Amino acid sequence: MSTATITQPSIAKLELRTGYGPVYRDVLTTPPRDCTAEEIPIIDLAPLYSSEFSDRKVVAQEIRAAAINTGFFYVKNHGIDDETIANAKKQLLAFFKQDMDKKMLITQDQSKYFNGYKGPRSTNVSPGESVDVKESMSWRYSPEYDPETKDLDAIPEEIKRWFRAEPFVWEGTAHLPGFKEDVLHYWASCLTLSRKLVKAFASSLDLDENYFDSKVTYPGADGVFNYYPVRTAEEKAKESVGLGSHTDLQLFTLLWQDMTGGLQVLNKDGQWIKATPVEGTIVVNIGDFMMRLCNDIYKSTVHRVFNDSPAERISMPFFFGLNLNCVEGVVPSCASEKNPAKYEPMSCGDWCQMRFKLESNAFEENHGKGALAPSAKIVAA
Ligand SMILES: O=C(O)CCC(=O)C(=O)O
Ligand SMILES: [Fe+2]
Repeated sequence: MSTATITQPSIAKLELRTGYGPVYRDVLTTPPRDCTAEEIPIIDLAPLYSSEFSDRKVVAQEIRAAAINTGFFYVKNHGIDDETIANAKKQLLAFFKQDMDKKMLITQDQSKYFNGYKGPRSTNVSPGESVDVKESMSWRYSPEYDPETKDLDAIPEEIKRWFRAEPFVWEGTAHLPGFKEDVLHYWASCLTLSRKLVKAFASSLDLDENYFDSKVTYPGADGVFNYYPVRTAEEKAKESVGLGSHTDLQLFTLLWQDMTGGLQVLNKDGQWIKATPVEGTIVVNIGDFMMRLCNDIYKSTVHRVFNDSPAERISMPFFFGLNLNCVEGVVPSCASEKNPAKYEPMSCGDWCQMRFKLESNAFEENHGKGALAPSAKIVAA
């Protein structure tokens, strides 16, 4: 009989913070590999613009399969034109290439709600990993810039109290020609696409296509520009992350990334796979609130960024969720007697706040004030 031993892949534990406290995942320590077309498919959104329900349903079915499988997919023919993206990208670079004192005009230190600029190496999304090498600039939903807003004065108080936009972001960038216009044009395009996509998500869950429409009139719709500088020799040696492991919070994220590469996704087997950039596409991934709404059928998938290329990297995520005052539990099509709802109804705003609070407590204990995003840490090798 052969005495050869079979080597088992070694596994690390990843601790993820959620609104309810930590959860754990097993992660293979084998190096990240390229994703397959099944793991992160490219979905053509053109049929979403068809007047035929059957055409739109095809997209919904593709979304369902991808959302159940890895929780990540690319979309093409998404309706955001090249010029809109190119202008946003140009403004992103104009902002980050400024001297630090100009960027600090909109430092997040002056924000109550995570608006503004965060410098490089100033956050640590995943305490078990390195600090995040990236710098970022964020702005949050404002009805003033939403193409669907009809009458600002008619917005009910219970909705207004959840608005989190802060005008200093635009005041402190007013010296950059066209910045506000180009950035908000891109943001508004993401908003329009998200409202289209949320219908497909509803349909994918066998709900009426319009199920979420009245719940996204004043939605969570947060824009972020990320800039990943080239890592220092020391950071390379320590395998520092651009952005540590985390899940996103809301319904779904639209993520435009440049062609540099670096986004990694944790697949069902606990293997890190590379979400290689595909020209002309936007990455879509499921957030925690969506996973909750569909009783865990769809996956809010852990991801991170390693920019190990010799070039800088940029990305423009857009986080989309329900109106922050909207109380929503597991949707009717995802719960039954056999499969009861695992979660109680909760407003999207409270949900986000629960997580921010848990995270900021932990971050304050571990690192002092600083990081804000969802987080994860490796607890055992
Ligand atoms: O830069 C990327 O590709 C990912 C960004 C991301 O995951 C985030 O900002 O939540
Ligand atoms: Fe993310």
